[in-house]
Amino acid sequence: MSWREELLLLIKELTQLPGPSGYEHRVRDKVVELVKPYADRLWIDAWGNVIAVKKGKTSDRRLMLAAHMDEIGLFVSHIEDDGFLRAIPIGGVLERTLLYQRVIVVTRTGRMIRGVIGLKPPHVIKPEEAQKVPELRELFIDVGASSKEEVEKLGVRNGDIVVFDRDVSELSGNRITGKAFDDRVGVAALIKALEMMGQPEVDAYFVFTVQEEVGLKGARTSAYGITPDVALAVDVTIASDVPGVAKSEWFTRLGKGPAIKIVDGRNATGLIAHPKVVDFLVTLAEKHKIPYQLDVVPGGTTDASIIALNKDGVPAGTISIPSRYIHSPVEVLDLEDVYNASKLAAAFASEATEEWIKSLKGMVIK
Ligand SMILES: CC(C)C[C@H](N)C(=O)Nc1ccc([N+](=O)[O-])cc1
Repeated sequence: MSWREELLLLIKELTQLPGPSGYEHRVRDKVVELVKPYADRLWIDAWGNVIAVKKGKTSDRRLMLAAHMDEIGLFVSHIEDDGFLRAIPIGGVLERTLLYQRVIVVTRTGRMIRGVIGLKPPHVIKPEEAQKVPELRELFIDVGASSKEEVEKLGVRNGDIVVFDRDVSELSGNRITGKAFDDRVGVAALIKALEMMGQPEVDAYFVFTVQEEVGLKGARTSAYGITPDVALAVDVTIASDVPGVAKSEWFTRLGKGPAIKIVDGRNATGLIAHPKVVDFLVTLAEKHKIPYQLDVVPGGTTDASIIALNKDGVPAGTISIPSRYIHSPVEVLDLEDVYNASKLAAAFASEATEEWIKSLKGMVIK
């Protein structure tokens, strides 16, 4: 199989698994199965993060590479007498992406119930109201049932999770569209990096984190446990190369290579990537002839920003995969960017030496 076929298959496999924050277990099982042959040590911590270690030539320093397994979604919060479900968000759900979508409700026993997100008909609302994006509290999930009893017979109860019902489709060239690319494509890139790399210089901890979408939580606890000396997150970033956006605001573009993060978050409140980590990634990309772009984005952040704050501080950076329409059921990206992100992550994990990592540390003055 070509790299493209293999990667597409992996992304299809990973994105079809429902796994909103806190309920990543289906993704976790798949990740464990896939990384087991390549890891020297492998465990799942109390929070559900998967940690796969590739032993280095020396074990004096630790690298951490993180990609999150969770996706955004909904929790069923109420079942109406007439069988409609109400829901609350898991993570940054954009209300404008929800209306008229097909969804899957996953019951506690694992039964998958199909539904659609509805709203009262436009004919019974005022014209001004029809212009507005409906709030989640106005929307409901229609699973085709006519009563609360019928819904309960399907096994649905409050607290069940809901995700978009969406396959991966191929678009023109290397472009694909689907749901949960944020961040199953980061997970796919790290799995591929593990497959392609040899023995690293220092111990490399590949961490598949939980609950990123609700506050970077799995990255926080796993970094505390690992105490990395340097860290990298692999996540999506905003590709805004679409009509209506000024070119000065095209933060990244599809097909121009993975993006090496300089800064993210509103007013740089997310991550200011460590300049030496940025320089190292740029050097590696140039050495291995991997196309790259620089990521300077005024919003969003990744696991790297919380890992950077672990204990007395960790030099951190991010390899970003440009993606359009993030947090929607029709995210779009370029497969070649994902493949090149895995090559860059593999180069980082194998070539970071003990000396280079030591050079990132502070110094004793007296
Ligand atoms: C475009 C972003 C970098 C994508 C990222 N996966 C994301 O959604 N990050 C994010 C960061 C922080 C929170 N939070 O604090 O709730 C949610 C999502």
